Amino acid sequence: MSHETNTLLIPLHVSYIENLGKNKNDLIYHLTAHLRMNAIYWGLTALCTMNHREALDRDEMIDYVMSCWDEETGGFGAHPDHDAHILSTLSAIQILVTQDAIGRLDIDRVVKFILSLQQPSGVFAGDSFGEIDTRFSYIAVNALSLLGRLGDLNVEKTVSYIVQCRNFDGGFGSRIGAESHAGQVFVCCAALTILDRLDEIDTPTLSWWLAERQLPNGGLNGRPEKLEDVCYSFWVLASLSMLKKVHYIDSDKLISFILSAQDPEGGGIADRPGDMPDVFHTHFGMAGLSLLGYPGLVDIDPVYCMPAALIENLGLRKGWQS
Ligand SMILES: COc1ccc(S(=O)(=O)N2Cc3cc(C#N)ccc3N(Cc3cncn3C)C[C@H]2Cc2ccccc2)cc1
Ligand SMILES: [Zn+2]
Repeated sequence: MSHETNTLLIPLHVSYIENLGKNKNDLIYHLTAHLRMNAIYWGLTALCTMNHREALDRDEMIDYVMSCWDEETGGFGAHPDHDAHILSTLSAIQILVTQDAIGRLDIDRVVKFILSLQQPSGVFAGDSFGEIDTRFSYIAVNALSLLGRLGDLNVEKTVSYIVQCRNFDGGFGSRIGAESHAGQVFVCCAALTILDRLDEIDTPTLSWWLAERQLPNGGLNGRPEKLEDVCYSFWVLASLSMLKKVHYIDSDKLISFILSAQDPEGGGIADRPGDMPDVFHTHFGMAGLSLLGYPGLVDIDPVYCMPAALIENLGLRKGWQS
């Protein structure tokens, strides 16, 4: 049965996420093993945004997360016996915090793993193979902050690398000299926000660059001349929210764009209308709608991309967040 896509089809999206982990025999399930931990965080957070956290079994989820802990390094892999990576370590922490199960963690060992990835330049690597990216700096700051261990971080070194990535357009790239991209703008703004260093940002120039991401069809792209994509709704909106400039874009047109990317048959949200939905775009589309104040959705914190009430309870929402 197909539905109109001018409203959010919440029951359909809840069942889409519930069914994700069920069909274990098809190929896609095994091809995405390297994403499993992230996908659980994306699915769980999308359900929380729709106020249906109970749709996935809590104990089974916590047991899976802990089965991916790598005793040797102290980090989490995306799948049991996979190498620890900072991306899956943050997702694991976010899942445990969301499920109020942070007590299952050996916090000292996890903190040691995260800090071991900081490079002499100040940037973080994703794992022991050494790929660096400002995304990993944000992930380290976010994770340490959720664990209440920001005091263990060399803040000056972390901030100095991010500031060296600032471009003439006010945006940020994945490393020094890389071009500005909405995903990297988000991670650098969010890291600087958590570290209370928003003064390092050229707000007028960056706010203009972010507003320029909106296209005539209402969708947002990640860089000039690129196509609109639902996931940029969150990266751009969350950045504008931290800079207190959400009014720079047309919210109604963006809401319509995200709603038009829903799959009215099987549920889920795609990167743009007519494409295959996936859990990544379902999560970031839902989070974008939450930031836009879509009725009936739970507030998502723009910095941590987790339920705002949860971040508030951890004392991590500073006064400057609306
Ligand atoms: C479908 O080809 C891909 C390509 C890459 C990846 S990925 O490297 O693992 N990854 C996560 C991701 C997950 C899904 C889902 N389910 C879908 C896409 C997608 N992308 C790709 C994408 C999204 N918008 C446009 N593009 C091209 C982002 C990427 C990087 C990323 C990882 C974690 C957090 C944020 C961003 C996965 C699938
Ligand atoms: Zn996308």
